[in-house]
Amino acid sequence: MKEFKHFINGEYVGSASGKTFENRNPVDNSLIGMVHEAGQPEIDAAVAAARAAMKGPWGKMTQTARIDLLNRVADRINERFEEFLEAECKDTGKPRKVASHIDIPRGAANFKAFSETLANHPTEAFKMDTPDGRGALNYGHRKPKGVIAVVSPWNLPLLLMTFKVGPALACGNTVVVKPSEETPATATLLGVVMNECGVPAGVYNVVHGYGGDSAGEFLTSHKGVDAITFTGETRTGEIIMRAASVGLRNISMECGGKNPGIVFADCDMDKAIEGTMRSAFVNCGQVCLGTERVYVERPIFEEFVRRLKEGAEKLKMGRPEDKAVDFGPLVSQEHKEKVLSYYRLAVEEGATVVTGGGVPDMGEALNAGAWVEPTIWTGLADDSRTVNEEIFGPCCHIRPFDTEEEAIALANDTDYGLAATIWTENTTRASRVAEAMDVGLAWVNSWFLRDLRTAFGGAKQSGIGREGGVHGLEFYTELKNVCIKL
Ligand SMILES: NC(=O)c1ccc[n+]([C@@H]2O[C@H](COP(=O)([O-])OP(=O)(O)OC[C@H]3O[C@@H](n4cnc5c(N)ncnc54)[C@H](O)[C@@H]3O)[C@@H](O)[C@H]2O)c1
Ligand SMILES: O=C/C=C/C=C(\O)C(=O)O
Repeated sequence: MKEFKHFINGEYVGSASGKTFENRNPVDNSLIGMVHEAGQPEIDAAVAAARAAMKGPWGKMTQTARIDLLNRVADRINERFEEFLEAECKDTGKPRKVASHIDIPRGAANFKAFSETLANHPTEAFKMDTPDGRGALNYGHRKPKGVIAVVSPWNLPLLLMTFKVGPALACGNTVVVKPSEETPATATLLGVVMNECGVPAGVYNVVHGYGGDSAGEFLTSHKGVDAITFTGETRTGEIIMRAASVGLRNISMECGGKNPGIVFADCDMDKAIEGTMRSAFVNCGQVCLGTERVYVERPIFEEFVRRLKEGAEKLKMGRPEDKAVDFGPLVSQEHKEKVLSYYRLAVEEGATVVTGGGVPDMGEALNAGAWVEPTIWTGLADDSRTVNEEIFGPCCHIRPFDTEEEAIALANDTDYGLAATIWTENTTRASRVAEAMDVGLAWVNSWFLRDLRTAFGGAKQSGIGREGGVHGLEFYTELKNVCIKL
């Protein structure tokens, strides 16, 4: 039986308590292995190792040497591509086609991109006048913050975890990662890569377990943690902020969304359908940036609904290794229950089910898996729960609109503010609408097109702070001003 152990101070260790939990493959509900659940002793050990590593060779390493090391980590992930791919697909059930294009390459790129950005980022400097006429020179000096707790979700496990670990390490910090209990594998495997590349012990640590009253809570409330970066649900973010308030520790929050897509009549329909197909259904709809509310200008409403329905009905479901498959199961039985509860709620709230709405018959071998149908609704009221709450499944509601102002108002009428897509061939309108959106990320005629030099994060209840590019520097470093009297 496969065991997923913690990775602490460069070694794989089990829990002192002997406590473990199951890791199941959502494709067919088969058992992948047992995961060790960290208690306070393992969190103490991981945080102590991370603190000690700041004082060891890692803390003394030049930026150039550190960046060389992280580039090696990126290369080694690519050399072990097949293993990472297999591990990610087993944990999540996602098609290999998806993980081999998105998750694993980005997992590697996250180590390269941030090292490069950091190496080329200038330091601020201000020369000031003084009464004696000689002046003074101020310059900014960035120091690593220390031990960073990284709490990550299950939907893009390696990608989202390394999006934080990459810049954290590039800036010279050490990390303790708490991956989602649903997806422990790739974070664990990354420990092997760290050792192979010669990353000093204690720089990268992984502790497994659940959130409340388990590894997540023990880690985020640990006094030895200097800052916490979190990706996950908004409600969990609130709990972690409370934990972080003790000791006034900094936080970075990437949380949920209920993202709108606005499709204007002057769009390129093929592009809009292709993009919305991906933004609503890729990764079985489990992407924080995904579109769950689509607003379509009335003259093209019927055509858009018909074509998206056709697209959804053509999606090929099946095992990850099947090359023709582009649609996998949800991550877990628990999440399947949540998504199905919204499928039922939508009907209770009066939706017209355009397609889907249930559980597909996948055959005897797969029916125990976490499968649901891609689903499209129309006809729901703007204040219905289905239109306002994040479902995080392969589903969207499509509603017609008549004017640009109406579309903007509808799109912004939400507590969330992560991402929006805008489909139009009129670039003046595109920029006007994009600027009016209350979101952190607005995509025009595209979706999830990522340049790692850009700011990433959400407005309103979708998050606090920005990561990506140089923006993460504010979180991952302590900026000190040095003033030299000349
Ligand atoms: N904005 C973004 O960049 C982004 C990216 C991906 C996912 N998400 C969001 O993530 C959610 C899906 O992921 P999820 O279900 O894993 O989220 P989640 O909030 O349930 O869990 C995320 C992580 O937090 C941990 N956790 C849970 N309770 C905790 C507690 N009390 N203390 C400390 N840690 C705790 C979990 O164990 C897990 O590792 C969706 O809401 C989605 O929108 C956001
Ligand atoms: O599910 C959310 C996807 C987030 C993507 C990123 O954080 C990224 O592309 O850096």
